[in-house]
Amino acid sequence: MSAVQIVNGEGSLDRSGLTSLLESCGVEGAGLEYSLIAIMGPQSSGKSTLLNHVFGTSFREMDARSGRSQTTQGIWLAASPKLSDDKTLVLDLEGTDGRERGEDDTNFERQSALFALAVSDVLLINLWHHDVGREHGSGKPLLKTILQENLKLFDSGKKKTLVFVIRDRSLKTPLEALAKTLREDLEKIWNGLSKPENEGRDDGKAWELDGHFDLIFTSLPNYEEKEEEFEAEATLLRSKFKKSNEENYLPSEKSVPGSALSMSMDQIWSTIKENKNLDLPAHRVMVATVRCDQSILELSHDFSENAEVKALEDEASASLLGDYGSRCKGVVETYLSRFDDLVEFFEDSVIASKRLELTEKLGQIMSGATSAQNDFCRMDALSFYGKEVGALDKDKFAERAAKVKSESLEMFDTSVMNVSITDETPKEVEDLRVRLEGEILAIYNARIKDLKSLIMESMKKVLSKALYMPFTNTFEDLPEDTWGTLRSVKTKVMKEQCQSIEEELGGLGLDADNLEGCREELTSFGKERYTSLIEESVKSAPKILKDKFVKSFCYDGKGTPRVWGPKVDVGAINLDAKKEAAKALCLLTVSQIEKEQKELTKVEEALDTLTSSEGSDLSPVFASDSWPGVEKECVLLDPMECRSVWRQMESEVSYTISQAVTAHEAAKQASNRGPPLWTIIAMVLLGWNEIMSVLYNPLLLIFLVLLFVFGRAVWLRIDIGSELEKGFIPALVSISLKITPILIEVCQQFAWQVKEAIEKNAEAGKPKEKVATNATPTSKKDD
Ligand SMILES: Nc1nc2c(ncn2[C@@H]2O[C@H](COP(=O)(O)OP(=O)(O)OP(=O)(O)O)[C@@H](O)[C@H]2O)c(=O)[nH]1
Repeated sequence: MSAVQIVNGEGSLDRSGLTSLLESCGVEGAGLEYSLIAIMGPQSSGKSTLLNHVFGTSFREMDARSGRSQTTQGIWLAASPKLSDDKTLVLDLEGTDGRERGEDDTNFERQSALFALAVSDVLLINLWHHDVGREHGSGKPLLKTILQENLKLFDSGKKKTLVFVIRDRSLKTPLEALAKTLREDLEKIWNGLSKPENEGRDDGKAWELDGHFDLIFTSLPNYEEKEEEFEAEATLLRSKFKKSNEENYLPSEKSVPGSALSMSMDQIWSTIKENKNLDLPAHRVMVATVRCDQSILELSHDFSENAEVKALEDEASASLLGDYGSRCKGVVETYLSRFDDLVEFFEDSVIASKRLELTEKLGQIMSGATSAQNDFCRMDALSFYGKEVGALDKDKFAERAAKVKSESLEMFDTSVMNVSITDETPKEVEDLRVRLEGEILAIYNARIKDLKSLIMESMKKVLSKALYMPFTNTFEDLPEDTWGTLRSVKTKVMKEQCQSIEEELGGLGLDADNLEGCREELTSFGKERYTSLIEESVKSAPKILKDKFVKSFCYDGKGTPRVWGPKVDVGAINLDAKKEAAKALCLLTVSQIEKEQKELTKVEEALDTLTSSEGSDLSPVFASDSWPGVEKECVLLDPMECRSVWRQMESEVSYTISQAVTAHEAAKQASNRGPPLWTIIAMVLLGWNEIMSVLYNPLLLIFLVLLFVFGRAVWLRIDIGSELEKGFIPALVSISLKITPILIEVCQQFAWQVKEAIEKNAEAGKPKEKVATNATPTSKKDD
């Protein structure tokens, strides 16, 4: 495997050449199981020769026959064929002190030294035996460069292994002496260097050479003269780079995995070229970050294309899946373990944070499906709440609704936990919970509103019913204490209903203000209701007045229908009836439902004037629209309306009055009717013999007298005069219907009176004839 020039003479790094070499030698996929050895030394000091013999590489060596000129330009990298199992990379650097760059151009030398110190596990320093200890040879400037450049590296926490390979060993000077001289030179150079001010000076030992370097010294014989010996010792040196040789294994633990090595070397070289300090810990973090970011990008792209993920997304958007969370977690875990494999050898701190980033990213890819699932959880919980609360009645409603609410929220919490792929509660879920609580509250309020209005409606019905009958009945009867009765009914009913509010609405958990509002609503409804009942009754004032009038006019004090006989005073009865109607009108004129009106005398007086038949007596109040001394809001009928009602009543009862007057006149005429005088004279002259025979026959006389009394009683009972006022045919029909019961009744009465008279006479010892004559006036009196 040939070597690759990764940095050319001009200082440009070939990233692609570097990457392809790492891939071809297997370091790319070796994780941390590889090592990187670099070599520095003066130009033409046999570096390439040494590397080729120790590692089996094929770096170009100088051909001595063409003169000692520069062979290696820039920085070369090769994989060791002899240590292929250990994945060993070898870095051959351009020789120092070369005449090609000139004496003053040490820039590349310093840059390549820093690069070698930064990337290699072991730095070989190739020195001629005769340069050791010399003040003006090529060794000391090289050592100074190495030690000085190492100070530019931030403390990586690891010592750098420096292996000094002393070439062309001389038997005269043992290695120990050379090593001692070299160490002294190194100490001298190290102590002479100015160290960074802020770091590690506390204990005074922090800047000791051994604290920063592991120094190893070795020597080799002259290659040209003792090639076999050189070969043997080169093989021995190789063994120090074999992992199997645990005790003497030199390469230290890597911090950058092979997969990120090309990127790492590229970044380090760029930093060096920009002449910046190399912060290796930060660099490792940066490399790890870049690598993790790459992995996240690749994995998340792959995840979004994954068929299982797509299927899960489709299912999740259709309905709530019981195993969404576990399935989602399963796929995510697979990708996280792939991530772990990809970034296994990078900085743990970076991996931990990037792992979370990947989890979040995968979660974001699933966010649509997860959101849909969370929303299904919300809808399920809400629907449960709506159903349960909808079935609750007023009894302990608030208490039971609170229980249902906590069950619903618990249901939501459990189901979203099953959906979640992380242990933390996402903000989205918190927001959904807040939304759910808001929706639950809205349902609760709506249900409370429904229940409240149902209860209120029912209470209003009860209140309305409780007011209706007492009010309508009282207005029908219109007793003198109408308003007192109505006030006590109103107060009692309203009090009872208002008291039942707490019992009816108590279960809803309403606050005091709300309950007070309901009480006010019910009170206001009650007021409206009894006000409308009063108004409705007042609307039928003409009928009430007519009824009052008719009741007084057509019936006597005992409720018996009046008989308009000849002696009856129709005018007086009419006036009394009107007074009754006027009294009723007075009760309907002013409302006293809230309080008793004391000053109604003027109203009564004014209404009294309506009863007079003379229009001139009418009170002047009827020309105005208000009653004197009465609050306007209490007026049910103003004077004009009263007059109108009165007129209406008068017109409606006028027929009844005229009927009564007609009947009365007819009765009067009937009572005055008698037989003409000539008929009486003719009867006396023509019936003289019959009269005398009757007078001389006492039995016949008694019979005739009794017959007369009986006939008269029947006549009066039938009241033929009144019947005839209806017309001949109706009178005939009416008499035919009444005659039989009247005959029976008169017979019974007659018999009873005869019996009574006999008993009295028996007691008094009087003659029977006198009893019979006494029966006639009694019968007349009854009729
Ligand atoms: N005296 C002596 N000469 C050596 C030794 N090893 C190699 N050489 C010779 O030194 C010359 C330079 O050898 P290289 O291996 O090319 O030296 P280099 O350090 O890689 O040269 P540059 O890459 O140009 O810096 C060659 O002619 C080698 O034969 C050695 O151990 N002793």
